[in-house]
Amino acid sequence: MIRLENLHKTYAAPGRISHALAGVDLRISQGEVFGIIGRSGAGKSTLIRMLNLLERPNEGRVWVNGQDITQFSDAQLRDYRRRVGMVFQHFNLLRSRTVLDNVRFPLRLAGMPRAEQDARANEVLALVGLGEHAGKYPRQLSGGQQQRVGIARALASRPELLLCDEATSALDPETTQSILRLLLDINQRLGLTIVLITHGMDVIRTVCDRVAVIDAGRIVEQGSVLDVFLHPQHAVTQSLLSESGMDGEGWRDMAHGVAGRLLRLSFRGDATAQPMLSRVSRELSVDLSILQGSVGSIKGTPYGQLVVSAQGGSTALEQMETFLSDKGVKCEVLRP
Ligand SMILES: Nc1ncnc2c1ncn2[C@@H]1O[C@H](COP(=O)(O)OP(=O)(O)OP(=O)(O)O)[C@@H](O)[C@H]1O
Repeated sequence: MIRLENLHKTYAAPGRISHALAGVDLRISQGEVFGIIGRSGAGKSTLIRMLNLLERPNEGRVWVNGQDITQFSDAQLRDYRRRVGMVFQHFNLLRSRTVLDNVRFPLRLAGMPRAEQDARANEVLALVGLGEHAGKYPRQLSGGQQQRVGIARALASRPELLLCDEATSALDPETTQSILRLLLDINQRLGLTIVLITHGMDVIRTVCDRVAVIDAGRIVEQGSVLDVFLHPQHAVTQSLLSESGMDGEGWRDMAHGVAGRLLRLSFRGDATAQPMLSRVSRELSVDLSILQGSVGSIKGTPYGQLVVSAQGGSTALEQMETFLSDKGVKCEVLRP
């Protein structure tokens, strides 16, 4: 649905030129939740703003449904932007207007008749759980409720694409979770494609299907969230995971004092709930000790990753790896 091709963007600041994007290629499929994560200054905001051309690339193309939107006329671009909703970190609500007026705003700009504006605004307010609050002003609402208004406003014109620019960064953890659940619900119910940028791996883990990691204006890693979380390749991804308590390398400190073959076992889906290690230990007489482990769920799919030391005869160890691989467990030998 969306294809970004060799995007470059430079900004001239006094005394230096900043390469905010240095050759970005990405594909985003219809109906998926796609996350872009990176550190401050990595180029996330610049990148997401390329999707509605709030920023224009110096070089490269932005293909949406087979059309290069960088070549659109002003009228085509206006029409396209109506089909793209955007949600902002600080909500960007009009403080002197009621919730209903805020949500009606894009519909009014689009020239929709008043009665239809009201009906549609009330419909999306009900969708985000704010049906009772239409007559209030933003200051009478909590941060989470204000962001729901921001989401309702973005959805009012029935967009095909929703862009979320750090939509939960200003919210506390509990409110963040409720907004993320709302985004997931919208994605599933409306089949809307969502692209979000964030600093937080937890946000990616909760809602995204696929993720791209950006660093210094370049995509350094991308893939399904499960693959990137379980097998991060790039140092930036590894450190972002480690900072969010998902450090895949903690076993190294313990490895010196432990004998045996060191294996990293990655489980996903049904395999996570099977008592496979106890079977291996019992039936093959392999002694296992766990040096590191994490279990959790990524967008509803359970996963687990364990680093174990396995001690036993070499045939038993080979049989164990074959047994686990047959059951869908990925086995990586960290130390033979
Ligand atoms: N309007 C601008 N003028 C000059 N430099 C800019 C401008 N916008 C962005 N930059 C620079 O481009 C680089 C990427 O910025 P961008 O805002 O896209 O990063 P980011 O990953 O979104 O960061 P943050 O998480 O802090 O918002 C930075 O070095 C930034 O200073």
